[in-house]
Amino acid sequence: MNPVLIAAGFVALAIVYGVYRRYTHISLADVPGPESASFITGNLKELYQGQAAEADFKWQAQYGNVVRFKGSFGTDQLMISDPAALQYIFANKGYRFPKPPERRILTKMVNGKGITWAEGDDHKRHRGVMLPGFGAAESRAFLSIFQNCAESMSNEWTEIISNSKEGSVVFNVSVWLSRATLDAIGEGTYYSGYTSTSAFDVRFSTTDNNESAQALARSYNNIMNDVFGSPSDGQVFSLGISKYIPYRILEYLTDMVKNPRIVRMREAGKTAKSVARQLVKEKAEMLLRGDGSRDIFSLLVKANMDTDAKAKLTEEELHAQIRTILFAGHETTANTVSWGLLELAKQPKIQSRLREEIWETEAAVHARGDVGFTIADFDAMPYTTAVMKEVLRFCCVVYHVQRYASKDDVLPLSQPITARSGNIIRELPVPKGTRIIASLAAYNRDKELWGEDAHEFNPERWLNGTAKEKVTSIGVYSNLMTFLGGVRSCIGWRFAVIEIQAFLTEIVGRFEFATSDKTELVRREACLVMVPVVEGEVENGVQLPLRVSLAPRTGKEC
Ligand code: HEM
Repeated sequence: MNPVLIAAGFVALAIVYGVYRRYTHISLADVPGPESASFITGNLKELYQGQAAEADFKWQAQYGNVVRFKGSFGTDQLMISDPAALQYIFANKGYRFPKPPERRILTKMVNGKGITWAEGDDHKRHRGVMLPGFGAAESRAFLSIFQNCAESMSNEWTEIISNSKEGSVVFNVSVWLSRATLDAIGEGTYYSGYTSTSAFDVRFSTTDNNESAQALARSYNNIMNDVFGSPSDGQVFSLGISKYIPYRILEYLTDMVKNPRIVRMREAGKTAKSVARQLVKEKAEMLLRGDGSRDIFSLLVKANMDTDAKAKLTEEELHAQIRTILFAGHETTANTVSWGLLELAKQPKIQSRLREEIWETEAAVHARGDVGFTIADFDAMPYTTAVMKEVLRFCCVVYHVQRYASKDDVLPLSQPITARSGNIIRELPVPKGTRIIASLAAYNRDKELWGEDAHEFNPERWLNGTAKEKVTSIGVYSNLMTFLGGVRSCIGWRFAVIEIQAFLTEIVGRFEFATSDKTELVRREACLVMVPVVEGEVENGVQLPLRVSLAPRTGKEC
């Protein structure tokens, strides 16, 4: 065929396609949102340099549950907290909204190519092997481990407080809780060497020392703040442009660059890998000896052994799952309990009422001859449950989850939006490639769902019917989005709920928490996970200084 004709054909096709795109391209320009602060970084500085979810709450109040904001170089992005849109993105069409490549790279660096990295059918396979370890029965079986870890920490506190002149001590409670929850995961593995004991010079655990496990504990210490805390303008710029870089090049860059934050993350990943290798080897040997155990990692290794060849995880994937559990399983829970204690310190009446219920139940537990609370006891403690739910709602430590539209799509909305043009938008067309930030924190503060005082810490909402626990059913727990929902919801949520209950009942039962002179300066640092730091002392890392004293017993309680 004549080459001129072929070229003319291509040109004609290109013109037709151009016209087609011109008239069919979906634009987000009409969706309300803040003015861009700069062409180069759009609204990203406000988003990443403010406190965790600060921009979210401001934008939600101004524009509602769907907000268009500018990413780098004038691109439109969405921040969403609308329940119907979230349901669609995470549950109905979960795999159509994958994680952006630049997020997957971060995940890969810390956790390897495991469940948090995988997408689509591959993700289903990972999740299928992991789920058996995280069922209701399996999670309940960990209660006594959590109680032991909480008790060990409390014993240390009691000793330190008893030896203090003032009868109270300002503890950096976040660091203590981070160690204790890492120990809870470590002990939960029944791994002979896994302990953070000497790494932090705190005798929480009775297990033997293990060099690589201690290196991991050191490596995880303050990691989120070191890597993601207080990003400079340059770092915000890099975050913004990373979405233009193809996955393979990003992967190469993150393997090679000498940027201290990336190196920090890479090193933590390496250390975790060596612990994971050791764990898998140990668990596999135990199982082959017929010496099985009910801990999460044994369940995982066993489930993988029993899985048919096509679905089986590779050795590398198995290591990655273990790294994920070690990482995802302690920082989130420790920070949730820490933020909860801060709210209780600020509101002594709520704290006292909670303690009263803990003591009453404890008395009943002792009267029937038991030592510790059971799950049934927790279920029968309405105020404690209300406080825990309020902590999970108000202190949403994973405040953002990021996704992108893999094709042109249309998002359903719970409430229509009034566009900038004045048009009413009842469902929102989104173009392929749109970056979406699901604001879990803003969803958890939606006044329609949680009441007019949604920005206040008030457990009462769970008792008087204000909290709409059953109106929508996106979140896996009490309609909250704290653990996400849908195909990628947190698989450790039951584990976390029981752990939080165990820690709250133990430490609020034994201690009184009060604010310290630095409490006013505590900042909700946005490091992917919301961590506490003290304004003016950010370089000291994670800090939540609370004054702790022994809770005065009247003698009538037990
Ligand atoms: C208060 C504590 C916790 C909170 C707030 C929390 C929150 C979350 C959230 C929001 C996600 C979704 C992230 C995304 O898709 O981008 C997630 C996923 C995950 N979480 Fe948790 N989590 C907590 C505790 C735990 C624990 C204790 C474990 C394990 C022992 C765990 C293991 C996981 C895993 C493996 C995933 C990935 C699930 C998937 O991609 O299919 N989490 N978590």
